[in-house]
Amino acid sequence: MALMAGLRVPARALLRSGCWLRGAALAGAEAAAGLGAGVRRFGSQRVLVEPDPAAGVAVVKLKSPPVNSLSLELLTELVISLEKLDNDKTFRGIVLTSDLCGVFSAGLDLTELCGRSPAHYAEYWRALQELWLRLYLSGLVSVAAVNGASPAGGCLLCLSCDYRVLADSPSCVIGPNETRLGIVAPFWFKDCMVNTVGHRAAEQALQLGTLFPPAEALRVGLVDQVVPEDQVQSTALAAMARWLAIPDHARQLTKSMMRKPTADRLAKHREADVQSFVSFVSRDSIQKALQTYLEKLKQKG
Ligand SMILES: CCCCCCCCCCCCC/C=C/C(=O)SCCNC(=O)CCNC(=O)[C@H](O)C(C)(C)COP(=O)(O)OP(=O)(O)OC[C@H]1O[C@@H](n2cnc3c(N)ncnc32)[C@H](O)[C@@H]1OP(=O)(O)O
Repeated sequence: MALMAGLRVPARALLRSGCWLRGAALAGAEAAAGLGAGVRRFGSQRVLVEPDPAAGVAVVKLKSPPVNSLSLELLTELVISLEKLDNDKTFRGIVLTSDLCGVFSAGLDLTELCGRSPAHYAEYWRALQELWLRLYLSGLVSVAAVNGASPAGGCLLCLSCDYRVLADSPSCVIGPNETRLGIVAPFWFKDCMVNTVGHRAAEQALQLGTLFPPAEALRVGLVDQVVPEDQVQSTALAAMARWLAIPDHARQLTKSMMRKPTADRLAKHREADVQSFVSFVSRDSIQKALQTYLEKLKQKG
């Protein structure tokens, strides 16, 4: 453990945050991508936004060590950043990526799902719904630059984007592993999977809780490109350029036509979905399963 500003922060988290070891390489990649000196970053504690106004693109980086698990705070900050970018006519696209090395997002923060009150579970689930609806229906082009592991809720974030580029590294697994924890993905996550990989592949992956290594993720259609780790962001920006070559109004109407029926299934029944989650996660058996899984993770660490 290292001590920083009175906080106990695991040394590996410090190493990940900002990717110290790869700082120089990343600075080079940023310069190559046009995000060098002079560009003003903004954002919040857990979400870093690197705008490139000339290109109309913002790179949105998750930076919530150690593993970008989707805490209530991270969900809230991400919604606020996305709303800001959505409402700013300067921007036509976002690249969603991680500021940590080796992890895109560990999915839902399990500490938010264990030993809390029903009111807390409800607040948490509403925040997750809000993020999903905003990202899934965003008028911006969204490209996920998946530079690390992306299980469960992390996978959902990626699936909500328009295009996915995954780093070619054995640690960069992606998929819906919920059943392995003894929990169930919500229907809107299932719908996203089906829309992306088709019914049969989604059914298998969801039931088996499959975490796909990069080549398999590409084969099944869960991601659109697999590239060497150091080319993830530049490839995402190149993909962005192709998407931005299309007039916004035509692309946005088409996106809405493709996605609105899926989003509406949740939008029309949000409160029932909250109640279903609260009663599911409050069950003793689910609490035990989540607690056991969390303890195993901690022991491993
Ligand atoms: C009847 C039907 C009704 C249905 C109604 C709907 C019901 C809905 C049910 C709810 C389900 C919703 C869907 C759930 C989605 C999810 O996202 S669940 C979370 C799934 N995530 C995972 O399984 C990932 C777990 N983590 C890992 O595998 C690894 O951490 C990693 C991401 C691959 C990174 O590995 P590594 O770099 O080796 O780091 P670690 O040492 O493992 O971890 C560092 C610390 O981080 C803690 N941590 C890891 N993941 C999480 C997490 N998700 N939440 C909270 N904390 C996490 C880990 O414990 C370590 O902590 P310390 O030891 O204290 O440092």
